[in-house]
Amino acid sequence: MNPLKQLAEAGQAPWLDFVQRGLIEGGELATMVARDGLKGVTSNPAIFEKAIAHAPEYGEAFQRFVRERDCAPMEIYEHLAIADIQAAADALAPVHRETGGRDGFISLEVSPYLANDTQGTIDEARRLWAAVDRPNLMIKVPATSAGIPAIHTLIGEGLSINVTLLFAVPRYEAVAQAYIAGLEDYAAKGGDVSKVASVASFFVSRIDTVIDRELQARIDAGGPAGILQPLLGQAAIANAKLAYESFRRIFAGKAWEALVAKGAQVQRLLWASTGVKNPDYPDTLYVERLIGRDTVNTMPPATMDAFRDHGSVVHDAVEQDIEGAYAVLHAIEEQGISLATVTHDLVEDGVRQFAEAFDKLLGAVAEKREALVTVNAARIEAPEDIAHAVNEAAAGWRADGVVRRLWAGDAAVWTGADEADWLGWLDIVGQEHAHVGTLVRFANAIREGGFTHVALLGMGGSSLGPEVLATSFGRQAGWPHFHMLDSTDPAQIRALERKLDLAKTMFIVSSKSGSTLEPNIMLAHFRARMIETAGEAAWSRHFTAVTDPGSSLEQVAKHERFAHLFHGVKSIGGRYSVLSKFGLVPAAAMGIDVSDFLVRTSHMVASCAASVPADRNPGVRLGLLLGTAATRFGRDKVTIVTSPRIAGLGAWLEQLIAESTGKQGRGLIPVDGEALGEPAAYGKDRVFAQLVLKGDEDKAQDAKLAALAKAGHPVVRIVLDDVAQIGQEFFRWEMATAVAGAIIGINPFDQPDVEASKIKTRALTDAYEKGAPVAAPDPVFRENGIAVYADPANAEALGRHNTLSAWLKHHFQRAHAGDYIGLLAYIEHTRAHEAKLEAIRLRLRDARKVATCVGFGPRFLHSTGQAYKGGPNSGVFLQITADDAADFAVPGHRYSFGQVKGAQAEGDLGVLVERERRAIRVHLAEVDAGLAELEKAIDHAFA
Ligand SMILES: O=P(O)(O)OC[C@H]1O[C@](O)(CO)[C@@H](O)[C@@H]1O
Ligand SMILES: O=C[C@H](O)[C@H](O)COP(=O)(O)O
Repeated sequence: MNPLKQLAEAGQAPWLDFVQRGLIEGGELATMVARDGLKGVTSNPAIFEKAIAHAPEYGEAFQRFVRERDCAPMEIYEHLAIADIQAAADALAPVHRETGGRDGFISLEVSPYLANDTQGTIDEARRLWAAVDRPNLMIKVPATSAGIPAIHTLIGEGLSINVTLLFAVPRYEAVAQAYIAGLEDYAAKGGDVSKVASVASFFVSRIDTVIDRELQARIDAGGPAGILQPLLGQAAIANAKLAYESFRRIFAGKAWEALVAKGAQVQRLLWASTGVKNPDYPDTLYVERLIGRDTVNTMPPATMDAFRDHGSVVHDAVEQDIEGAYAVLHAIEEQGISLATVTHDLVEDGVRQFAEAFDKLLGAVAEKREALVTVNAARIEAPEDIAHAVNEAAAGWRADGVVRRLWAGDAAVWTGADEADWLGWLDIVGQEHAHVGTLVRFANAIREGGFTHVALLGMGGSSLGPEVLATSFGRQAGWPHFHMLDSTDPAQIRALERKLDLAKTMFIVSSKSGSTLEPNIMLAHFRARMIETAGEAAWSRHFTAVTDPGSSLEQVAKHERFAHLFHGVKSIGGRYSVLSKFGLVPAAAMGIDVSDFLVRTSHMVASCAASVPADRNPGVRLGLLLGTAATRFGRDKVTIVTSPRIAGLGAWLEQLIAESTGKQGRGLIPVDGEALGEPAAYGKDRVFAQLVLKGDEDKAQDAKLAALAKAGHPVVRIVLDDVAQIGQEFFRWEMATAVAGAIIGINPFDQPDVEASKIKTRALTDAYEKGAPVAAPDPVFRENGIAVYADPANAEALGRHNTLSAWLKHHFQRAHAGDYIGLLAYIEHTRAHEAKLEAIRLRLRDARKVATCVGFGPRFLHSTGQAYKGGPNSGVFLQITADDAADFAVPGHRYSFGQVKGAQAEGDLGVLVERERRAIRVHLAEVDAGLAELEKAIDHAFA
């Protein structure tokens, strides 16, 4: 007779330590039940890794699932695994029935990532129990210190539990007691304890692997071979025998009999890890010697085949020679090998091994998923030392589960401050998609309302995202023109006004806080203009507000009866808000298909999910590169280059990167809009990031980047297949910035240094409001309508000079390798001015071989301004101000827009100086002539 079948008479149930879809679908499992008397099946993360990552039969189900509903690797794995577990449960259902619920179980293990988290394990076990929904399921819970109370609780709720990773007899005893206590709880609640089954999986072969290694080391070191040699291959079985002895003792006596009277079943010992690892040992070793009543042996297929072929059944083998077992363990201890230490380490090692198997499994699922979904490709080229450091960082993040911790909102990933309160951006895409109907209705209202123009008023994160969408998507046929205003420059406000047909314009006032100065005074201005156009009763029908709940702007919008009011999410900071209403409301108004945009973006969200290991996770990988390059290699200038159509991304990225990371004297300095040069133009402080829209490539740019990569600069190249996939970059870079922030060691969600200049600005605007004259400082030099201003410290550092050119030369000569130059221009933001400043910055870059940045004030104050003031003190700044040709008052105030802009420039420079930055101002009597003069002076300085 088949030896496997004979085990039943000896009181042992053979289970199979293996699951694979083909085994169930092909009918082999049913065959084993009939032929071998198979009574159950166990799985573990390593088994599922083998199955899902390597077996071909998952391909079709995998594809079908992902194509229908793309999601994160963890969900894909669970979908496949749960289907297998349910199918196995159904195949084993007859056994379950025939054995009166004692056998016929299939086991599914909780995530090994939760092994040290009691509540997490309880929640996960309940969730899996409900998801599988089969009476013959056992949830596997590891016997860690955190696992034992979870086992008690879960048994107390009537779940059937397979306790895994048991190595030590005392720990086993604690588990058995937890089972009994759990049953008592369940009975006290009126639960039917007869329906609760449990096994305690006591691991065998792994003990021998470790103890044999220790013994062999002693033999090799010349220890007493006569004592050591006979102990090889003895420890595991001896240890298991003592566990069985405990089992017999615990499941006897009054307390237990009381539960038996209520129908309780014993928690059987299940011999696990019974495939021999040492090929010199008989392949049936861990079966034959452990046969006993009320036991289970879960065997891997090869062990089961071997036992079927040549196994022999010795009844009660496990109870034989108990004294010998004690003697073996005693002798091992005598050799200085502590069983307590070995078994303790094995639990930790077991958790680590299963977590690694799970990582591998999820990595493999992630890889297969990537082949099925459309995610923008990214390639990182980095010199070997940087690549190696990034790989090391990724390995560290994987081992410490940092991606999971990030998603779970563990503030310790960063500085342990309030970071957890600012993670709403992680799951906003799914949430917005679930309510996309609101946006669709809004879009229809805009179109049907006959609006030909939409003008957004907002600063920083409230406006840069919408601007990227508008410039990248372009005007949608049949939809309004989109405009964005983020300036207090009177000329710029007037320029916008000239483009609008006010009677057909919808303004979107966008401010999370609702209290930002600029959108409020822009609103005041356009409110007045709209009253002139539409009248007191109807002006507010031309206004939409996007703001966080409870803000002052919300009150205004409600009080004035704005046409629409949308709420942002408080746990999302401005620069992370583009995928919330702050980006989506303007997108809808522009006629962008918001639903499609969100679905496409969701693929990147899934690619960056908690379950995607760091090295495969596109956002994390990029963040590890940026953070590591900056902190370990001094490459903190993130130089952004784009293909023309998506050039707007640069300004959005600038804010995200600079405002998030630039603080406490650390951080990344984004460099946007600086045309690429030859390798000789650069120092060793750069990382280049190129974002290219397919079909929009710039061959010259590609060639230059290839040369830079060859010259040893790290280069990231990201390709968007379609402009509608730009949302993927929003998410990738948000994740990357958060990760880089963790590496840099700052809180990427605050902006502590922005407030400082606001305070100084407010002091000045308050003075104007009171009608108090603000004394203008004296310049240190004047020439051809240009005045140079420097505070005493900067003036002293520069000395006295007779020409503008000399002043500028001495100022910029203060920029050395690793520094950057910032041109901070409080002038109208036009193409022409951009071009002029671009020419100047390139001149400076090539002369000083440093990175250069250009910001238009006050726009950059809500963006890069944070890093300029709070980041590394490596900036050399030239503030550029100018007389306003035409200025006008802010309605309801005594100050004008020009005065506000002036106060902002003053406040900004004041803080830069306070922070001991190398910063001076040039004031131009007239902008265009002044810029030309400035260019000439710089040309001359560095001729
Ligand atoms: O949306 P709000 O509250 O008007 O803020 C605008 C911008 O100002 C900042 O708070 C910096 O001043 C940015 O972080 C933000 O994007
Ligand atoms: O429940 C089963 C265990 O996970 C399995 O037997 C472990 O076996 P191994 O030690 O061969 O990995």
